[in-house]
Amino acid sequence: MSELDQNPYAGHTPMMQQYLRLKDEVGNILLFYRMGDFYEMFYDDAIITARLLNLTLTKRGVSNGEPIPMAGVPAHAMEQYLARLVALGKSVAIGEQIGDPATSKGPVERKIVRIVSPGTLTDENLLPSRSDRPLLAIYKPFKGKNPKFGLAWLNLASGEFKVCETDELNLDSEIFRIAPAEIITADSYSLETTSAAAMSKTADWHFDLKESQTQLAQFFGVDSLRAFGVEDVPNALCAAGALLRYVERTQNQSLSHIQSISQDHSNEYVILDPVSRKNLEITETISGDSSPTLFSLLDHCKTPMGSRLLRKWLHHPLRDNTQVTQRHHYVQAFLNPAHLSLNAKQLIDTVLDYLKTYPDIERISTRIALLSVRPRELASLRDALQQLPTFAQFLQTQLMIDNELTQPLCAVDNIYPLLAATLAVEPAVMVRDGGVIAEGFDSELDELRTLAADSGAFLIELETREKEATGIPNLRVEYNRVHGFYIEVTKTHIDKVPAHYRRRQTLKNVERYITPELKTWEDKVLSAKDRALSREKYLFDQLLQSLQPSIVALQNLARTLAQIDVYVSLAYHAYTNDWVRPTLVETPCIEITQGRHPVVEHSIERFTPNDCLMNEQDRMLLITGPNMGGKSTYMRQVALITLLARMGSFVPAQAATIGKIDRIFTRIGAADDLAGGRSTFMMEMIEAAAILANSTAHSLVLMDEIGRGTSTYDGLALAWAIACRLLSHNKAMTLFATHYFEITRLPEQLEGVRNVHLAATETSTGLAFLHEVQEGPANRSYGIQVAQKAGIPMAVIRQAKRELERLEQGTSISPQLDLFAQADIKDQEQNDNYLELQAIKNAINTLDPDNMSPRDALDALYKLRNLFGPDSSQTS
Ligand SMILES: Nc1ncnc2c1ncn2[C@@H]1O[C@H](COP(=O)(O)OP(=O)(O)OP(=O)(O)O)[C@@H](O)[C@H]1O
Repeated sequence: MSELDQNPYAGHTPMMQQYLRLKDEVGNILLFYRMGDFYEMFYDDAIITARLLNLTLTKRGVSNGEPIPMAGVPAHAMEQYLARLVALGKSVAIGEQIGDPATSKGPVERKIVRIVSPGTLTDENLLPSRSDRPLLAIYKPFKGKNPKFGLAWLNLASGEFKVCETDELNLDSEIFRIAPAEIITADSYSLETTSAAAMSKTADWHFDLKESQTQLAQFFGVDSLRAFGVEDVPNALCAAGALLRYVERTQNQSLSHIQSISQDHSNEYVILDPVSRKNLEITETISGDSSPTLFSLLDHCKTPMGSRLLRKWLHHPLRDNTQVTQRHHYVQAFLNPAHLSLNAKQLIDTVLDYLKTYPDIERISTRIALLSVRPRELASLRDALQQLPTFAQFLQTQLMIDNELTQPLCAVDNIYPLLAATLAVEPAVMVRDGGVIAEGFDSELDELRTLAADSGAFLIELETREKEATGIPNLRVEYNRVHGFYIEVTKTHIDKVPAHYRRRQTLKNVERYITPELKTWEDKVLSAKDRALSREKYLFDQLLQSLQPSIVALQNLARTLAQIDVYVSLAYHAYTNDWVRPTLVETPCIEITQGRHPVVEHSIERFTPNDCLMNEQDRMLLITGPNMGGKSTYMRQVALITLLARMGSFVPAQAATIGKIDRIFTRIGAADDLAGGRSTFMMEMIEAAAILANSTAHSLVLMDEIGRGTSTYDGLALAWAIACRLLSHNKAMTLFATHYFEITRLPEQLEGVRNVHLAATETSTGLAFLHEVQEGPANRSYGIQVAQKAGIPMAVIRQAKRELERLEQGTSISPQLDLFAQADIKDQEQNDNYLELQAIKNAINTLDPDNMSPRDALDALYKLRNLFGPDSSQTS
């Protein structure tokens, strides 16, 4: 066997061999390889990271005659580089030095201590505070009895672990609902999704059901998973097993804050497909900004956990009335104080003031479980817990609600005394800096600290003594971290320095010395300091251990505070913007009196409120009106009010009754999917097909100008047929905006559909939009007037008006010369054929064969041939 067969890295330096071995271990994940004060990257990793982080690309040594590319980041600033890489969707493995350089032969031993990936972040500095970054695993089943996709997702920063199963049709909707930062799939499966999450791969066998069940049971320390209620979703368990394996492999740390796994029943939620989530601008505007959105509008939360919960609720409106009613009830409680001593505003302000003082207890409890919490975070937890009983008492007396909401606030009263006794009032940021444990907590630590602190008095005494002995008036005894204790003498007095002074350091104007007496003192003090630090570290670790049994109580506390934060935030918004509590009913219905668009009402001076009435009888509103008349705003506002009501919020209206809703579909101005190779029209039809396939009597459907992407006749025909289907088959509650006036005739033929229009009038100064929804169809489209307002040149407007008049009088316009000309010519031909047929019929009907001579009959036949025969165009 050749040397190469035995050692694939032969030919490289021992250090590069070690590097390559670690690199093989982590595969295509970037490797940060610790070398002294730097993390270095080599080969392609160096080239990629240098490009992404704008680092200098250098070279180190050679491999196969080629220089090895290298790039590095300083170890102390590593977090910020990691954060940037992870934000770009990259995963990074940290190869740490674990051996002792002093005793190592060859390169110091190094090990992968952790892999940081977009979905497995827990560090405070790497995580966005107001949004979650879940990790999702997706299992695609092979053919079998259960063709459903298995999904499992974990929010490592909070410990929430969920599973569900879904069919292929709804897979992308589910991915967007979960909004993962990273998705794991099996090597052999290539997932098709429009999600921007980072993609990671893992071995196929990690998704094996038996392996997964064992893995999960072992992790939770149970014999069977029955207690978690997840046994009937085997495909989801396959995903959960693979996910857990991935997390355990990459994290290398305790995961004790993951306490359970539960099933997320997607039919609990109002389903929103990815397009609708985008169209409704829930947490992101269509152009990708974070504001103005429904979330940015409503987020008055004072804690990051509150903001995260609000974001989640907005993306998970509920179908069940009982749960939503409960949420409305809690929001209402903040608007109706139990006592007259406080009005609603004062109650809300007081609660917001309390909440302001709470840190991110959810993430702090996770970091306690991961043993990575910092002393300052524990101090902020302690301070928050100190005033928790007062807060709980305040809520219990001021809110007219049962104690169920506030109960978890009282379940953590054993933690405060522990933290108060152990932690210093203002501890250092890091344990290694010392000053973390309170005085009086541990006598051994106190003794060591006294010894170290006494040095102050000793040094003053020594300084005075040495000044006298040497006659040097400006002699100073000092200390610094690098050089320890020293006696400093300016160069002007060097000749007076006694012989037993040993030189320690020379600076420009001073010399620094040490004496045997000072050295002995230094050894004693420094060792006391070192021992005090290690004692502090030990005591801090002990504290973390004592907190472990309280993790669940802390998680419940965090959840409760987050809920209170969301309720009071919603109450605040309702109070300041005059929103009302919606009434919920079981039947399909959306009845809104004087509704407003929650976001637009803030961006314009005077918003015109509008009603909307849809129920089992009145299922469809055909909306017509000029461009810019307010059709889209009206439709979106109905959808947003419905969504707000179903997520537990009050709504911008005078009154609203909202029934059970299973889905909200919005087909509003689809964009091209150029990457997916689909045109606007194709996208429009794909979305319409999904609506026709999935909407029910409990669905809200928004259809904005369906059919406009193709020729007039095709578009009109499709729009007409789609509207009919929605009315009579799906029976969905539909807002159908259209510019095809022909469709306004639909109510003459079918029941359950009404015409409304957005009113506009022509004034002496031009067109004025009233933004008012009125009964009946619009009588004009005002397209030319809108174009004029937009600044189209007057000459063009005049020509357009002439063409319009000609069209309205039935005179044919010059042939269309656009892309759709072909389609329209075809339509024209069909129309011509129809007219010709009618003319033939009429001509034949005028003949009376019983009273015709053979000669007359022959003449008539020739006439018909001349008129309609194959070469009639030439002969007639
Ligand atoms: N109810 C309202 N009250 C006041 N202003 C409104 C109202 N509704 C809409 N507007 C204003 O009118 C503008 C146009 O509204 P919108 O985009 O909804 O019109 P549209 O009829 O859908 O137009 P198009 O058919 O061209 O898409 C909005 O930007 C908004 O400023």
